[in-house]
Amino acid sequence: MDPRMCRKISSSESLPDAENVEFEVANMIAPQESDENFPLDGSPEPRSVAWLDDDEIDDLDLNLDQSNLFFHRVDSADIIYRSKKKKCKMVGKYVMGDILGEGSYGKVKEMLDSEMLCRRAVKILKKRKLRRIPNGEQNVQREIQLLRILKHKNVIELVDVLYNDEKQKMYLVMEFCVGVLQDMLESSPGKKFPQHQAHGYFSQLLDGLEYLHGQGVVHKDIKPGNLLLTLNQTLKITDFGVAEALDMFSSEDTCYTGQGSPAFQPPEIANGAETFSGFKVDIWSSGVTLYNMTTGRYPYEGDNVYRLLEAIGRGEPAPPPATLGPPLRALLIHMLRREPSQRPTLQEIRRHAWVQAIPSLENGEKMIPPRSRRSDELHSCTVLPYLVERHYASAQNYFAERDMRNETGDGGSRTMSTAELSDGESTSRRKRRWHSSCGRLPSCRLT
Ligand SMILES: Nc1ncnc2c1ncn2[C@@H]1O[C@H](COP(=O)(O)OP(=O)(O)OP(=O)(O)O)[C@@H](O)[C@H]1O
Repeated sequence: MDPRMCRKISSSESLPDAENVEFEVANMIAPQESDENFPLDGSPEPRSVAWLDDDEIDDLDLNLDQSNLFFHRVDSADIIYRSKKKKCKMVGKYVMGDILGEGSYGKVKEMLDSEMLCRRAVKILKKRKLRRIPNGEQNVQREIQLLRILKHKNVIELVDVLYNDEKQKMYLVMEFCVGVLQDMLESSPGKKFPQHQAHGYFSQLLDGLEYLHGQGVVHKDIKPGNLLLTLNQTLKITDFGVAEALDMFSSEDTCYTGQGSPAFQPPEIANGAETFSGFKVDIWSSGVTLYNMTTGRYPYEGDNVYRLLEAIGRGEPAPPPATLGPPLRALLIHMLRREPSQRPTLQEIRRHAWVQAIPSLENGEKMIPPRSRRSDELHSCTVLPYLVERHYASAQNYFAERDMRNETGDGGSRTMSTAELSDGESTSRRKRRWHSSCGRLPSCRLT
């Protein structure tokens, strides 16, 4: 299936991928007038190029005018390869790490809370970019409002919200997760999980959904791409951009807008119903998610979004394969009933035979490990190299300089070191202590 069918309809599909274009161009910023690096007087080669790091490129927020761009041809022999220098950046009390992923709203980076020594993920949103996305600002505001009140082990926690008015950026600090179910499925044989593993995730999804519905919240975009996993395999429902909080005083779950991902939309939305039951939308998309996790396929497929929605609207799904076994097949058929009122409630799903009995791991089946986009099986903290650059590099210089001064008999430095070492600690011991504290810092309590 084309991955675009698994993304939200409301995303900036028709807009150019500005973030990527900016990167390409910003590395080759074209001068409008002669400057010393890019003389326009016909002299042959640029003498140096200012390489910008990701954040500097982000901050430029270029409004690209393609007609003004031109490219310098550079001989590959003239290119000097340098490993990118890790520049330590802080946002409030958080130390920034590497990019974990990117959605249509912005980049998500790893962070370390320097007070709690706890790993976090931060979604970086730029006001200007949000304005270009249909309902972008409203969706983010809604997501923040909802996440502020939601507290459940299977719902992503919004830990902090920071603003940088000067850069017009917003930082949504969230719990850190090591992988997305979608990525794990893509890397697994047959793009599916063993039923044993799918059962664990599905049960947690039911727990999270039961909590959300109990709070009067309809998610409307349940799919493997919005289900994250923590290091200890706890599933977290994320991405509340199109979620809806129902009227507290209404006993109904009527919704009016559906903006979820096409492959996970129910027939009533595909057919353009003006009102529909919100809870039954989440039941349907959880059914598609379970179908996808256990078969590697989708109940409805189509060459393009229109064909796909047409097929969903007709309501003749590909029957779940017989290899799934009768209990799971029966559950999927029930959850994917065309008529919303005939779909089971969450309580009925919980009582279903397949949910009640944990399927065992079949012969030859292996559990699929959480997989981050970095393909780092150890899920090591990406903030560490930035901390080393900031603290360890300067400590190295400090000790190297002091040792050199000691060797050359510099009196000033001897006075300083006597004061410094007044606690009787030897230089090498101090060095070792510093070294070990640097190395230990990010692994003290990384949750
Ligand atoms: N809490 C988190 N911990 C770790 N990684 C995360 C976290 N949240 C998001 N990510 C990573 O960042 C990526 C982008 O997430 P984001 O929620 O912005 O967009 P998306 O849901 O993938 O796409 P879209 O917003 O377009 O639907 C995710 O696919 C995931 O790889």
